[in-house]
Amino acid sequence: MLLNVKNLRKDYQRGQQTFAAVNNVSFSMQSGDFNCIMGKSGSGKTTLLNMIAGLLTPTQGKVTFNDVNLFELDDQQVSAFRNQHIGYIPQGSSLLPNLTAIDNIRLPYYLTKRPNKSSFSYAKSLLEKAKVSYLQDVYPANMSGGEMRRIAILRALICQPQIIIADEPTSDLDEESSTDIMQLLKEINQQGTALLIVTHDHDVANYSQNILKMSAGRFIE
Ligand SMILES: Nc1ncnc2c1ncn2[C@@H]1O[C@H](COP(=O)(O)OP(=O)(O)OP(=O)(O)O)[C@@H](O)[C@H]1O
Repeated sequence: MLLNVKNLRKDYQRGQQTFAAVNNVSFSMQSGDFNCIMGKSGSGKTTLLNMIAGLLTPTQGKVTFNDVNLFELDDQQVSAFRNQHIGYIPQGSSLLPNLTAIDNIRLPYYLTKRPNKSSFSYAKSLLEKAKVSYLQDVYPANMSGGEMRRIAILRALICQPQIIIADEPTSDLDEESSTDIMQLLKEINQQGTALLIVTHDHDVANYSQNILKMSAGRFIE
């Protein structure tokens, strides 16, 4: 099993009350699966995604990738594991403003040691694949919202992860840019990379094989 999420829970404090932002969530994914998570604002989607990506420690439960339990690793090991196996695309703009598109894409490659390999030609081929070679030496300030999202997707791909996890990859984009982004993600999925996407958009969700609906921290039917 590529990803196994078991009885995952995250408690937060609001005033004197403790509440479960994510409450006993379980599901699994195989390589090549494409799942989408939908739900109202505040239903716990980002909290769930951040735990799955190893960015947030759960109050209870387990996340395993290929039988490696993320929360048995120390911080440094989790970062290295995420960098190698998980392509994470956070909400909003996440590019570094002082790096060009190609250097933004290559950045994760340098965060873990990879001797005897060059990322430049692979990053160039990703730009070509996404039909945005013209952005190679452009800084984020001079890109449109849709272009920045495409570069963030390519950055998530540079380490050839088995799964891409994306939090609202099409939010704030017009219909045409959303379609471009989803076409790119669909191609990535067809080449065998699993996708787990949070979205509010039914058109985006329709690209997936399986829609998981979330309400008040739980998956509902
Ligand atoms: N660090 C925190 N401390 C306390 N409460 C939090 C914290 N982070 C999130 N919450 C609360 O947890 C709940 C779930 O938040 P989360 O961001 O996961 O929702 P979401 O479904 O992703 O929402 P949206 O669609 O608006 O992004 C919300 O009620 C939120 O206020």
